[in-house]
Amino acid sequence: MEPSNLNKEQDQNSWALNAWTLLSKLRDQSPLIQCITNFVSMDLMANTLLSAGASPAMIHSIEEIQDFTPHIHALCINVGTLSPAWLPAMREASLVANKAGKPWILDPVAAGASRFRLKACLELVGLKPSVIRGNGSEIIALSKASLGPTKGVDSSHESMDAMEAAKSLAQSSGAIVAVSGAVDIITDGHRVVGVHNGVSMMQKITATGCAVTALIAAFVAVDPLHALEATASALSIFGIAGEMGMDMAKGPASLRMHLIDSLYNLDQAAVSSRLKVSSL
Ligand SMILES: Nc1ncnc2c1ncn2[C@@H]1O[C@H](COP(=O)(O)OP(=O)(O)O)[C@@H](O)[C@H]1O
Ligand SMILES: Cc1ncsc1CCOP(=O)(O)O
Ligand SMILES: [Mg+2]
Repeated sequence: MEPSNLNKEQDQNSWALNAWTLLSKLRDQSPLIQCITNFVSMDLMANTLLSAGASPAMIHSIEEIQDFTPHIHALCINVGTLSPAWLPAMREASLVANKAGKPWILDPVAAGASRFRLKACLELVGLKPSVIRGNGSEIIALSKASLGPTKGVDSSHESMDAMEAAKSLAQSSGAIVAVSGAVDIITDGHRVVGVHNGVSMMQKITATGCAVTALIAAFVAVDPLHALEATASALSIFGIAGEMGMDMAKGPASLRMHLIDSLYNLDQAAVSSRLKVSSL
């Protein structure tokens, strides 16, 4: 084997071992993940976290944050069905999480769709999330701080179109930035990693993006000091569950069910043989 191919294979093996180790830790530790999320995603997000081994809590009332948030292991904030009444709770939860040293992850759903949403997302970015995960259009809108072409919550860009935007957002915010798509891109502003797992049918199930953001929160909860690796691992594990689910599915509804079952049943052999991560 060529030395460069040998290096690639060794890299692949070490990514697979790391992803498996983190999933095993997650299953052992069952981190408590607070989710302040949109109404559409609550069910799939909670079930994704449970099938991975984490413990979800959809607690979003501002009155509960001071008592509850200090006890979580990570927080996921998602602006999918944002209204002015929810924003103070998002702010408060991120501040309490930061104060308690708990990582929090932002999903800037449809960031470029309205001035209200964009302003809210930019304010949340300023409150120092550990990771920001969006689709191509969302990351471009956030990076340029401008409204952009987006089909509402769906992307009108390929993830690769958002590579420079992702790097620049990571540098300006200090967060790890992940762009989902056919290739998931993960960057700290300098290093860029690509995850090549998943199936396109995942886009036909609402809230798969939201669900993988919550899964990233769970992975970062068990390895907060390596947020880039934890984020890439979560995206590859979710993608592998999608691939395995697709082998049994007849369409989006059965893929949703089989994806959750595959995530629950995932073993080391499947992770080792299917995981595809590369440096970009
Ligand atoms: N064309 C594709 N091929 C493989 N996986 C995909 C594709 N598009 C999206 N995914 C996967 O589907 C999940 C949701 O991503 P995406 O649809 O980009 O998010 P959002 O729902 O926020 O727009 C991610 O895990 C991503 O990797
Ligand atoms: C359809 C819809 N409308 C507002 S939030 C939402 C769910 C978006 O989920 P995702 O970003 O994972 O596609
Ligand atoms: Mg989304």
